[in-house]
Amino acid sequence: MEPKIILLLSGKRKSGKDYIAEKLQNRLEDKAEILRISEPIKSHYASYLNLNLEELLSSNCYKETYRQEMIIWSDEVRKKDPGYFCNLACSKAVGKDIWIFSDIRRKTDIHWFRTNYPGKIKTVRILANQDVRIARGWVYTEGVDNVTSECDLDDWNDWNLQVNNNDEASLKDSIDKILDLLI
Ligand SMILES: Nc1ncnc2c1ncn2[C@@H]1O[C@H](COP(=O)(O)OP(=O)(O)OP(=O)(O)O)[C@@H](O)[C@H]1O
Repeated sequence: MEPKIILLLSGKRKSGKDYIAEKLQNRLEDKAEILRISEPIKSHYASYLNLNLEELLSSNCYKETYRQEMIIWSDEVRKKDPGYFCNLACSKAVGKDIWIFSDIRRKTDIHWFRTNYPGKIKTVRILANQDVRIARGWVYTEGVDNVTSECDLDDWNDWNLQVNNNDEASLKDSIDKILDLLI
């Protein structure tokens, strides 16, 4: 079934995209479902490498080796078809009214959603201070933090909303503002 609204969440690593997506889903109950573009990327990359997904994600080398290689591989796939992973991720939906994508990382992703679901897209950029992100476990990593997948939307200025997620108070305010956007 077609969704009524698709919420696209973006933000730097450890800004709290997944955390906020879960809080929103708790508030929206069975009206919403969380989807991730990274899911088909990981599962396809695992099959490309002949690994099962669990092996890929539990591998000790995953962070150091696979993650960077997966970014390069997925960029090659995107060059041929910019909507490839967006399309696959949408096909995983079970049919709730609101789809929450918690990992939007590229302008091409936003364009794809706007083209394929006109009038249904709301975009939100989640902001968190660097010291807060570090406290949540963020460590600057060459090949991850300085490449397109992490930086492409830094200069995007067409958000429906930009919200802060630094502490309890800003989180609460942000959740309320996002819910208002969905009504
Ligand atoms: N407002 C908050 N209060 C307490 N903990 C938080 C808050 N926001 C995020 N966190 C915690 O910070 C960590 C990072 O959050 P999360 O995984 O949601 O970030 P992310 O933006 O999805 O990161 P990545 O891009 O690396 O996947 C998690 O352990 C999460 O529980």
